[in-house]
Amino acid sequence: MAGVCQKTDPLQGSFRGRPGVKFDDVVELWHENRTPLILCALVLLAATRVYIRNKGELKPSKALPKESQSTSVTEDAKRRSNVVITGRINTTGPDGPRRIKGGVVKKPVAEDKVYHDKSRPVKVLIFFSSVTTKTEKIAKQYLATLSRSAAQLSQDTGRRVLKPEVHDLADIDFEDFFVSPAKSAENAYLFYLFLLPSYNIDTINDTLLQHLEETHHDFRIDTAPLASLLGYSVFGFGDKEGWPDEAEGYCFQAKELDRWMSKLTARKRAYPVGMGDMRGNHVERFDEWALGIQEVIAHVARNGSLGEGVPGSGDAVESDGEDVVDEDDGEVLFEDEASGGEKGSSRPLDDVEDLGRMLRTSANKPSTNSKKAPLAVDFTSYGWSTKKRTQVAPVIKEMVAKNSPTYAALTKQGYSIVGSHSGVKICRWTKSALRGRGSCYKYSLYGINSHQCMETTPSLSCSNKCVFCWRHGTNPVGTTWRWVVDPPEMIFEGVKEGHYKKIRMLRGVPGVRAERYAEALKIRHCALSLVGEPIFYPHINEFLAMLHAERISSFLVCNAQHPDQLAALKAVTQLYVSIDASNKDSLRKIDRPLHRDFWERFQTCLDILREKRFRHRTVFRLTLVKGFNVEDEAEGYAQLVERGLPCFVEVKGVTYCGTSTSSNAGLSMSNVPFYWEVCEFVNALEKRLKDKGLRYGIAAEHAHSCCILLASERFSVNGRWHTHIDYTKFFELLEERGPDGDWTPEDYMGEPTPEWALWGNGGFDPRDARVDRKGRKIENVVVREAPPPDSW
Ligand SMILES: Cc1cc2nc3c(=O)[nH]c(=O)nc-3n(C[C@H](O)[C@H](O)[C@H](O)COP(=O)(O)O)c2cc1C
Ligand code: SF4
Repeated sequence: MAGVCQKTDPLQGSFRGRPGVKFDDVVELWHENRTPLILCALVLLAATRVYIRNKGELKPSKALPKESQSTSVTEDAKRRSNVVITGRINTTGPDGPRRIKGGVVKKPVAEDKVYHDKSRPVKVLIFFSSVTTKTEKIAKQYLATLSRSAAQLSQDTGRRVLKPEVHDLADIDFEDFFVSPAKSAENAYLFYLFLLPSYNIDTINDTLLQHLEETHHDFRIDTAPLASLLGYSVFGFGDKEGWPDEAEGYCFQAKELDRWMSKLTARKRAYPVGMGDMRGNHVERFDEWALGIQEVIAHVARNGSLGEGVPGSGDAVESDGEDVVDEDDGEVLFEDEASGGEKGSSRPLDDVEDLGRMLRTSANKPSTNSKKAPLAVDFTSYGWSTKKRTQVAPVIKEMVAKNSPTYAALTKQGYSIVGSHSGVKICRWTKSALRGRGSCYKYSLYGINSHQCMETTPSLSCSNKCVFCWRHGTNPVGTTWRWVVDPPEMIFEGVKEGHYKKIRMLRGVPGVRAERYAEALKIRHCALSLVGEPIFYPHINEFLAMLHAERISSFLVCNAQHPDQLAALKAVTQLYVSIDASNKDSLRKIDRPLHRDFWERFQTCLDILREKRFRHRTVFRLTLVKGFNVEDEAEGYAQLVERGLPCFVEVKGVTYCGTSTSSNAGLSMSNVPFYWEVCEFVNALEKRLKDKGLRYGIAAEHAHSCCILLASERFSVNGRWHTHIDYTKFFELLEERGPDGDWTPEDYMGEPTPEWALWGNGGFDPRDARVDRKGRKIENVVVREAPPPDSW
């Protein structure tokens, strides 16, 4: 034994082959002389460094490369360096320690920047877990469906889509699939799908989730080692009888899996996580999800990436950041642009027929950089004129030319500009509803699904400059239409396209619900209230007809400054006028109208609304701005209601946007009323209305938006409020009787207003959870009364 030790222990042998010099001698020598030796070595090192520095020859350290080095790398080399060289992990056994082989792993880059080889086929792997075999059966059926469609997909996309594979999570080694993408014999790009039932007991699901978590946190492995997958999506099964909602654990593991996969793939969520109740709607929900998956696979096969909005293939759209400023719809106005000053330079257009000529003219000439004076079209008065027309064909400008600062400002704020004067934008409630975080007040009050609602305007221009406009930047203002007029077909197609494009961009956003996403791909409502004045657009009636032909409801908000257009307006589902003040002075201060006869126009609009009240659902919208239009104005508003007799009065606290427009107008947070202040006002208004013998009552509320609805008792049947709309009936009436047809708002009154939306119950959508900006759940607390003075 001693012999073996001597042979194997280097400390016991001869030193580096020099006979006679023992290792012990060297150690002793070292101990005797180590201090002078170390000092000498240090002096030598310092001297060498000083010498090199003085000669200016200090080379960058190889261990710590300088940043500038990396910038000199060619683009190509950069791309190559970004390829993930993921280490394979082997285990010495099921319980043995993990060992990593392989090189340095770099952060993955977005897929669109990585070369995608279209000659490589695409393959789908379906993973499932199942304890009581239901999911297993579904997975196998789904495999058969996907296998059948693979051939069709290959044919449609011109890309080889291989037969999919299915894997029971209990049978596979996770290392083979989830540390890096699985090996494919055909060298295929892979797409992962998961069908996962949730279990609050220990199952293979827990092992998988733990594995994914460990992989993500393992410092030796890239945090996103599955980034080279084409995409992934999860469908969860649960049981609503035992776990009624997500807060109680419904489908909780599917959501968790979705989160880990998002991290491991660098957010390659190809489709929102779907959820199905095994005792309820699971077939329907699964079919919807599967349909969406089919479309995504086709897209990815064609293009090699997931498409816009999904990280890894386009710009990620995370809506949280936008939520702060992007508040609600409503007629919103911009700071006046230079165009506002272009007055009096040209003749008025005498009749609407001239618009066609304007359009033709503009089509033939470059309009954007024209120096000629624009044509003023007074759309505030209709009718044939006897005035002689000049013969000179004018050059007409575009309202929002592509190269204008207005265009840049609006697109930066998220608007898609359609043609030259229309816009579409996804409102924050649409995003919120897609994520199950609540819908806008129109869901509570009228049954509008926010995720199926398109917010648009055919006229970005307006004739007011309201102080509470929450869109910042510049936009055209004016009392006359003096721009090119785009045809309604073009606007209609353009706004739909812009809306759907933005909806699709939300596909990869965390928390988007599969069923809502699928529903969102069918617009059902249109809020014509984005910015500008929709009835300013000369072809508004044709545009409305197009919406209605596709059974899209119309909520049109106008600013009560265009009586002629209001009178000529055909059927809309709900017609609003903004009532921003109760008297002339207040209106001037708050709306800052451009028309000199603004008060007369305003009053005429109320009279028109009164006439229309048995044809249209008419609404007064009051926006309360503390210090401007609230105090002591209840009586004034009651008089306006008496004049217009609208079906509904919507009262809403202003939302402060902090723009220059608002601060220039002296607006600050202190002008935003508390909900209890809005409640106090509404109570006061209701009382005044009752005192005048007007039969209105407080019907519903959406406390989250500081919004309360007063309704005419025409909409109270047997003591129950019916503020919701029967949209199908509206279209039936319209199709049967035409846009001038004879019917009343009561004819398309919907079911009773749901209990939760009634005044006193808050109006929170019970399907959804309220969350704060970080996604944490928050309680719905409604304060309807002024807090006691000592609580301030
Ligand atoms: C013990 C047990 C625990 C469960 N826990 C949950 C749960 O936490 N959340 C949920 O949504 N469903 C839960 N479920 C319901 C199952 O997810 C559901 O029945 C599923 O369809 C089972 O799929 P399988 O037959 O493929 O195993 C549970 C079911 C059982 C039997
Ligand atoms: S009505 Fe439509 S556009 Fe307006 S806030 Fe609601 S969801 Fe948004």
